[in-house]
Amino acid sequence: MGEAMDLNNNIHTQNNTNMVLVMDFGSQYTHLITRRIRQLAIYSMCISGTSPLSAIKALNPKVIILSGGPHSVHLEGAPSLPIGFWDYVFKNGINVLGICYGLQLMVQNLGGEVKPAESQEYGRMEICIYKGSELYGDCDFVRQEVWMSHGDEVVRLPEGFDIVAKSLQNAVAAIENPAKKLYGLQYHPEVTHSTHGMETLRHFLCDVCGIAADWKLQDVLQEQIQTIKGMVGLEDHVICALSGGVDSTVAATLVHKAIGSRLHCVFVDNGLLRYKERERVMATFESELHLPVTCVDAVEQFLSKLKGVTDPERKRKIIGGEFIHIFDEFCLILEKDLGKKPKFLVQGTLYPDVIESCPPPGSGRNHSHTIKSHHNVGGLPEEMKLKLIEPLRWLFKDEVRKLGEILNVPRGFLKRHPFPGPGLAVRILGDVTELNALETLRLVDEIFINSIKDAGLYDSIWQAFAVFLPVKTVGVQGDRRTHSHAVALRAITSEDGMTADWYQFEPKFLAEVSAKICNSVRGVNRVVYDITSKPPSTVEWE
Ligand SMILES: Nc1ncnc2c1ncn2[C@@H]1O[C@H](COP(=O)(O)OP(=O)(O)OP(=O)(O)O)[C@@H](O)[C@H]1O
Ligand SMILES: O=c1[nH]c(=O)c2[nH+]cn([C@@H]3O[C@H](COP(=O)(O)O)[C@@H](O)[C@H]3O)c2[nH]1
Ligand SMILES: NC(=O)CC[C@H](N)C(=O)O
Ligand SMILES: [Mg+2]
Repeated sequence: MGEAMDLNNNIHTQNNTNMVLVMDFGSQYTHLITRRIRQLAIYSMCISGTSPLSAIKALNPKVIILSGGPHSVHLEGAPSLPIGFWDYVFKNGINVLGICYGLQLMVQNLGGEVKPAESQEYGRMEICIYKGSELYGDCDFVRQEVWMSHGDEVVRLPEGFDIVAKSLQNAVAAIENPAKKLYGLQYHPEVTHSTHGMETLRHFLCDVCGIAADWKLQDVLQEQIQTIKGMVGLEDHVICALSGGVDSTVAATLVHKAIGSRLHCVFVDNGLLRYKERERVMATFESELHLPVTCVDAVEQFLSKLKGVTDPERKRKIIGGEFIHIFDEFCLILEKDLGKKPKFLVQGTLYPDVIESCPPPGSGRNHSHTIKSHHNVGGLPEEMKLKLIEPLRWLFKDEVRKLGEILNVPRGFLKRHPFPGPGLAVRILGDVTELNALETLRLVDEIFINSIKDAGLYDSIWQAFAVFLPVKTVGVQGDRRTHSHAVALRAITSEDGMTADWYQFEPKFLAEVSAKICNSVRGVNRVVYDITSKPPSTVEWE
């Protein structure tokens, strides 16, 4: 994988003349910028802020947005734009909007000055906008509530720039140089706490930059089918890692449209699946999806590698590596039948998987922290024989669900709660192979999910599951003292898995589930409910 591969896989083509390119300097909100722009029906994608100029030119953007980031432009080692960036921008009349770090970088690059602020601005702030600016147009809201997150501030503007908004603390909040098509916001218009943020982005992109808001998800479908046809030779075969989850089901259906019977799907039973999942998934694939799928039993292979491993990142890397081994072995088997080894692997990787994982080159996340290595991205081994096809790599879950509807993927698949590839391994804290942990967790999880379904709540919850804790607590059951395991239940609401809130069940529901679990699952005498949002927690416990 590398820059070239990523660019092949993006959902944009050169003829998308309305492209908004977000250059990422490591802000936790960068993904939200692209997301908000797409919500405005404008196509946007993101690459690393320090990508070479050739990568930017290849994408031919009409607008470039420079994201925020944790660094300070006045300190050594702060990430910067590639050489020749500003010449390229001016020569091609590209509009540039800097957000937070992006604004500060623009100011510093063009001859202004940025310094540590005397009083920093974090969280909800009020700004006052000046009438008559291009950036805000005829906006009626002179005072706006915005979300700030900065410790540096602009103390001197480059030539040709004007201040067009200030915070109530008198710090620069927005600047512009319309003659050069340069604009900057010190706050984050992309977060919902900036009450007029979407309006400002829409006005900037449509009215100031003249972009037509006509991008549709349908475009992704056609573009991806063309891209895949271009990548895969007429005689080439492709395998698809199919989990039965939303993402790989949509990815497989899309690739099947492009290359038909040269696609071979493989479902891996890694021993980390939920109660009766293998049987259920294989049955629905056959009856509803009509895609040929081979099931590989790799239970022993995975569990023996995971024995005694307790570190979450180690578990993820082992699982990522083992998946690839299985796929390589599957290719060898196919080679015997086809006379030819498959060259490509389709995965249902989504944008959030990329954002949170160890950043691969060109992913646009070179300046952020690794939160956890999703098995299908950061958990992949460095040397891979198969080339990746990831048609959903730049999409969020809700966009994938919509794409699935366009592709007529049965509703049952699209409505499923996400289930991570490392499965129960990241829901059993500590050693996965510890006596009965997997079996216990399967039973607890099944009771919880069935209760949610029976209560008619499944579709209002984004994801729900149980966690096995390596903690024993004292209980009293049938007048006897017990010293058994505690389990945790988690249910969340979310739009895209990037941020989440815990789901507020009625106490009666929780009481009933808790009783059912303790009464029917041996070895469990305590149930706790997770009431943490993301952030500060993540969805999974590991
Ligand atoms: N058991 C499995 N067998 C084969 N491939 C798998 C398996 N589990 C995960 N994968 C691969 O890893 C990718 C990422 O997993 P992930 O759980 O994010 O997506 P998904 O399972 O397709 O969808 P969902 O998020 O709804 O669970 C999948 O799209 C699929 O390509
Ligand atoms: O396929 C996957 N491989 C992984 O390694 C992985 N880790 C987390 N997840 C899923 O991603 C979403 C966000 O989860 P976190 O807040 O725990 O990162 C949630 O939906 C998680 O279930 C994964 N999916
Ligand atoms: N959120 C940001 O982009 C912050 C930029 C810079 N690190 C500052 O503190 O001012
Ligand atoms: Mg899954």
